[in-house]
Amino acid sequence: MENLTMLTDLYQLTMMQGYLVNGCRDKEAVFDVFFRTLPFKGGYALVSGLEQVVEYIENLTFREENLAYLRSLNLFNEDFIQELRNFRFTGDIDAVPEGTPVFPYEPLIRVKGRIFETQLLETAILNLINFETLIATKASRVVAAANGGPIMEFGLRRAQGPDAGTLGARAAFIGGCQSTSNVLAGERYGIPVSGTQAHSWIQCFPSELEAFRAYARTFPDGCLLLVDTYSVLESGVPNAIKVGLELEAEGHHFQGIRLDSGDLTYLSREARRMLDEAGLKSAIIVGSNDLDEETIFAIRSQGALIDAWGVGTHLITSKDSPSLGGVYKLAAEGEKGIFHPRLKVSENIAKITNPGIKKIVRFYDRAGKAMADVIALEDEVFNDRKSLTIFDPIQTWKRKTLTNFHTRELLVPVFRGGKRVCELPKLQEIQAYAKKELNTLWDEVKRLTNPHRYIVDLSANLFELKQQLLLTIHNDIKANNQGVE
Ligand SMILES: Nc1ncnc2c1ncn2[C@@H]1O[C@H](COP(=O)(O)OP(=O)(O)OP(=O)(O)O)[C@@H](O)[C@H]1O
Ligand SMILES: O=P(O)(O)OC[C@H]1O[C@H](OP(=O)(O)OP(=O)(O)O)[C@H](O)[C@@H]1O
Ligand SMILES: O=C(O)c1cccnc1
Repeated sequence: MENLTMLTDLYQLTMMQGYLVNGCRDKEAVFDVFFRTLPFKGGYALVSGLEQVVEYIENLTFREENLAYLRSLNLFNEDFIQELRNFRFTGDIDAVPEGTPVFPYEPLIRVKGRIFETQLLETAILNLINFETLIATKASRVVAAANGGPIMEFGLRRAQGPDAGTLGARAAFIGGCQSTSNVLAGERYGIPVSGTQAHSWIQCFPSELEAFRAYARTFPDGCLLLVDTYSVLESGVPNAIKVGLELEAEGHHFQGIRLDSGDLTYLSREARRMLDEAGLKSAIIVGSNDLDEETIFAIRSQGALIDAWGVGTHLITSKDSPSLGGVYKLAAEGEKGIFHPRLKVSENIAKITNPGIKKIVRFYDRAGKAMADVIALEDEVFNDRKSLTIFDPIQTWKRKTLTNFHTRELLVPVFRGGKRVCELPKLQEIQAYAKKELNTLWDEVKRLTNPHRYIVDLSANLFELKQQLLLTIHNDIKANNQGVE
């Protein structure tokens, strides 16, 4: 991966110089990465992007040309430039593994270390995690709408730039897509690549039949013919059948056809009938054209006979929910390993942060279904045999008693003292893990529209700590304002 050290907001660097000038360079801080709202009005999000975060951190180093540029801004002093020259990340990071379903307010990544280092990381971590998590989540919805797929990801041409097309293909694969048309993503991440033809191929030959034959001659065993250039039912499918039968007569397997316009339900049913009647029962029908989870769901429920889907624009651009609002918030600060919880107050109750060094505990029932998550303080222990009453942190009268559960902590160590302490799983493993993890969620939580809200509560200790801090801040403000009109 290229060196992304300079991929940051200017204010991270000005604050870093500020920490240096004010003698608090070595103050320690804990930051949480979390989001407040689920995208797509959905019931979950699927974490993606951790591998890129790890690579970013492992490559963090300011080069001389970077330092020269920063010096040219006339903002930074030489002491600061010298600090940057020696800059390395030396802290600890815990993170939720890629492919895990997650929910609002859960710390997906926890960064602990010198404020001088941890401050810099905010922008790049959010940039990587917000985008990939969004696309992995979108892809998992598209895959679910197609009842498991297969989905060919076709989005590169419409992605918001090369990085989005390529990292998006990776995230889409984690979300369950079967392949990508993006060759760079295939080479870089080992994603299977697949494709058919463009209309230009058909248009380049004197006739559709000649175009199909030429393609079949070139790729006799990988021949998915695009049948909608002139007339799907009057020329595309009949010509594809001719070529399909010729291929089969020569001992090849005719793969099938792609429909890219019109009423995909009607056309797929008619095309299926024609293919079957011609004896090409194993030929598949691929549907494409501006698809997303809603259109796929609708087309399937109308009785379409489509075996695979090509999905581009809506998936790679996350068209109906174009950003995930992940944030990076300070949860504790301290010195020499002794930390004090901190929170950020807001008029908006949803924006008050959760203080302290926290973890996420997922509670499963005997059948392995996830029942609820509790955000707890790092040192809290939940005894698997006892029952536990949890409550909604805002509507505290909403309570639920969990019994017969087993638990799992979602955050795992990734860096200790700046050194990576975990293996990075292969992309195929992440995809398989994501599928398994999604199976632990109830269908009601995964429903595409109006899903059931998955319970994420605060532990009693964390809730208590938050109330105490809010009260202390409130009292301090009152005391400071006494006598002020
Ligand atoms: N049976 C169906 N039910 C619901 N939506 C469908 C159905 N068939 C196709 N669609 C969707 O309807 C939209 C049709 O769009 P549009 O009318 O722009 O395409 P088209 O004219 O058929 O093809 P193009 O403009 O690409 O040549 C697409 O988003 C497609 O996925
Ligand atoms: O519709 P998407 O989900 O983005 O899938 C990718 C689209 O890209 C190609 O179209 P092309 O770029 O040739 O444009 P057109 O079919 O819209 O004319 C292909 O034929 C699909 O229709
Ligand atoms: O291979 C295809 O059919 C393809 C690739 C990219 C975009 N649309 C279609």
